[in-house]
Amino acid sequence: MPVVVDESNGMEKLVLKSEQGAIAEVYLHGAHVVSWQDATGKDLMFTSKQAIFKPPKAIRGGVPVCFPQFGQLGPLGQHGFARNTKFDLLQETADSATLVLKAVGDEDEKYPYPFELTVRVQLGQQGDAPTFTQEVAANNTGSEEMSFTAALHTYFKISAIGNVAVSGLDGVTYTDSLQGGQRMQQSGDVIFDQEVDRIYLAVPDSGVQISDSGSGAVFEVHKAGFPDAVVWNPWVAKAQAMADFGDEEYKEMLCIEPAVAGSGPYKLAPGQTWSGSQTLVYKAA
Ligand SMILES: O=P(O)(O)OC[C@H]1O[C@H](O)[C@H](O)[C@@H](O)[C@@H]1O
Repeated sequence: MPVVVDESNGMEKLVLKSEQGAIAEVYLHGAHVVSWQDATGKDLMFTSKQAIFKPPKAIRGGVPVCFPQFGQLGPLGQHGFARNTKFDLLQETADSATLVLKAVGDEDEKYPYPFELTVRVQLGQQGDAPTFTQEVAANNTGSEEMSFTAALHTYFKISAIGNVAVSGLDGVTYTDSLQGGQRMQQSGDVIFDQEVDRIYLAVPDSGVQISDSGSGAVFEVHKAGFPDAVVWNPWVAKAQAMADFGDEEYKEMLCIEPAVAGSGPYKLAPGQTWSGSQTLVYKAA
């Protein structure tokens, strides 16, 4: 399907549709996926009702691509500049799209390294379950070594924050961003009864899942290339502090973000490419 202009905000996007009827919307700005819906039209990703669709601002929800920096792990602005930059469309089919950011090195004075960042989104199906796959590849097109951290900052839509548990992280070491990066060890499932902002280190590529007892649904998170996974819910005070996020919206979302974070930064020699991916599987009740 061709690039269309979203009439509500004037921004260019692609609407992907799987054979089974699942839909994803991908903006050229940031190669930012803003929605993923199953064939019944149910939202599987969260995007804030107060999201601001005005470049260069990043969109609050979906999957911001954090590159070449995750969070504050470096000198750049929060989460790097890819999410604030328009990508070009390389290729598309009905159910997939590939976008590229060809950075020349003058995008941010703190990151004078040319690179190409490719983001591919593919809708699929596993039995009855819709799947969402996102692959990123970063190629160092310059003549100096570059280092980076990164994340696919995925916002999941859930029935209610008190209904969800994240399994598959039992025993995994994490750094707690709310405790100055203190190292801790996860015991059992992650549940949410306060703000959570953690970088889980060396997370297994499969086995992490969100179980939602309100809907009976399960999201499986599979990843490759990204060693870490960030888990985030802003809770009350941070929700109130964010202009592009409703005060109550922390109740209907959580983020699990495959990342090169605490295990990074990664270094790329001239000409070298790194790639990472995530596949999300939505199993309805
Ligand atoms: O508000 P943003 O820049 O989009 O960041 C939103 C959140 O992203 C990540 O999950 C970080 O770990 C959090 O510390 C941060 O608050």
